[in-house]
Amino acid sequence: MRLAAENLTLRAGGRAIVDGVSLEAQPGEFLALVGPNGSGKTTLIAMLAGLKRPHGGAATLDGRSVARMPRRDLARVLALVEQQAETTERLTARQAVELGRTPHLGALSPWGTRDDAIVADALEAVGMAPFADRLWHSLSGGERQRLHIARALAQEPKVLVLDEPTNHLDVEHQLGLLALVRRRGGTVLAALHDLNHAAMFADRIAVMEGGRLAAAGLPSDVLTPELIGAVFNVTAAVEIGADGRPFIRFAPPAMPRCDGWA
Ligand SMILES: Nc1ncnc2c1ncn2[C@@H]1O[C@H](COP(=O)(O)OP(=O)(O)OP(=O)(O)O)[C@@H](O)[C@H]1O
Repeated sequence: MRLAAENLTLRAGGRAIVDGVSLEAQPGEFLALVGPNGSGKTTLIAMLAGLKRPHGGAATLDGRSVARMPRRDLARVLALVEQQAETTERLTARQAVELGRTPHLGALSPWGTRDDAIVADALEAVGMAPFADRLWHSLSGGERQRLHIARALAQEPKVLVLDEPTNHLDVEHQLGLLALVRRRGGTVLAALHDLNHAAMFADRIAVMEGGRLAAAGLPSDVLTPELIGAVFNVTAAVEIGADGRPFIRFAPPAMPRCDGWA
């Protein structure tokens, strides 16, 4: 499915925090959303996933307004993994993942063996099968994050929207998760802070700056030293690998001298 922002605007605190943004993730495309803190990524994602209503423009799924879709219809096709999703319920890891099946259940489609299999596969995919019976509150931040991803996978969405999905994860699980999401197919929109992750896994990258879209295109076209310097205020060298994807090496910022430091 095609997920699109059409001139999306959202105002808060007396200013536009997302300001006329248009972009789209084509069916099967992995679109990475990058940008400095406060540039509007989470707000844009919240509108695209139907959590926030825009003040202007529209978020659409295959041309259909996300804001006007019944929640259940939306949840059958789009799964969101939020940046800071927590639960206070006394759930086991497996029960947390089972929640992903909710939009597909009903009087005529009760829980069945297929649902069990989907949940087991999702736990396996994120390496959490051995933790299935553990209580949520006993799990580490990274383990909980992997369960959020598993819950989204169990939803069997056509569109996966991820806000900083690699937060809390060690490097093996960061790379494993992004590879899994890419391998799985379907449309993916992922806000990522690590520009090298965006460069490695995304088909295209959209760059937010001050609520606006600063650039969008192929990783090698977007992630230039000039753009990285202008938007992120850091010095970087960019090499293009044999696979045509950029690799970014950042220069440490000049450190002010501080009395007492060696
Ligand atoms: N309800 C609100 N009232 C006022 N300002 C808000 C409100 N919600 C968000 N903002 C501001 O809007 C801006 C965009 O926030 P948003 O969370 O979308 O940014 P982000 O790019 O996801 O940031 P980060 O990388 O830090 O997660 C920030 O400056 C934030 O402080």
